[in-house]
Amino acid sequence: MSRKDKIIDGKKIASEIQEELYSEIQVLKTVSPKKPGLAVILVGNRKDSQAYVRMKKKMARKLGIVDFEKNLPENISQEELLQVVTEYNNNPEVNGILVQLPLPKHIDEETILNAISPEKDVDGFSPINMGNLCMKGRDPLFVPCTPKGCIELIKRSGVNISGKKAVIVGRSNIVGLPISFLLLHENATITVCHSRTKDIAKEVKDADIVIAALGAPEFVKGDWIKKGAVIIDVGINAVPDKTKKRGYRLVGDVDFEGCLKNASKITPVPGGVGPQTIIQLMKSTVEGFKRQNGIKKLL
Ligand SMILES: Nc1nc(=O)c2c([nH]1)NC[C@@H]1CN(c3ccc(C(=O)N[C@@H](CCC(=O)O)C(=O)O)cc3)C=[N+]21
Repeated sequence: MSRKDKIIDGKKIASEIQEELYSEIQVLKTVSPKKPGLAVILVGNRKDSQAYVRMKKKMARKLGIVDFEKNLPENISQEELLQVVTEYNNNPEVNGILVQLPLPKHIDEETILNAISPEKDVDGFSPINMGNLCMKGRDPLFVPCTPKGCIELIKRSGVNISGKKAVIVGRSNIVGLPISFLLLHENATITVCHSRTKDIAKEVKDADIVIAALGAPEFVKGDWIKKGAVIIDVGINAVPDKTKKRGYRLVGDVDFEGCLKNASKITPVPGGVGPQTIIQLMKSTVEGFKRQNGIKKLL
């Protein structure tokens, strides 16, 4: 198989989904005078968080989703932040609420995520949605965007998940854990590796599907990859590079060139999973809009 056939074009898949969503929004305009609304809450001045929020805003605008943005100072109190969440919970023009993570250390993340109304929790991080995601046969109102995007990339690349052995490296609440459950519900056999796993290489060597989501640059090595395996790289790590304008380049959690050799499919970084995170958020916002306005499936 040629190099090009192996590389999953995440940008292209995201723009296909964008087209589909755009058409759906046009149809929605014919049945409702209201527009879907997304509120993004950003606390502090982290450059990366600001960049992500900018991308979300830009995509919302392109699709005709109204964006409500709150930029709050680093030193805001937990009470004040809760107040902002409550305001959006009660605002009928807001169909989705996203609190950009990570939050400053003096704020308890769990308390904040708990305060978001599950009906508007487009990230799917509130305990009710997480709980329903983990249990069999229960449909959560929202599924976390990045894990949802990974499943979409796998399916749209023509890969069958049922019966496959999936090895997930990383067990974070925002990626590793939810994606493990999504793959399980798709009838994969899952193995979740983490910092206490005895021999991660050995586990990965058995995998038909590898999900790398641990946050360590080029951690997964080429000689761990079984012939024909499908690799989804969720990592985004900045490594210093003087030849680049920004002074760094982005690499994933996978040694891309090394792993490409045995893989049948692999996502690049950038241009793989990243764009899914944004587009799935838009999709979830529109789902919330429909549910909150009693609009049934139209397409
Ligand atoms: N509550 C919450 N929800 C999130 O969804 C959330 C968050 N907090 N905190 C931070 C992470 C990270 N994240 C990304 C979004 C877009 C790209 C993306 O579009 N990346 C492009 C471009 C990367 C670039 O060139 O800078 C790519 O990989 O091709 C990546 C990562 C959302 N996050």
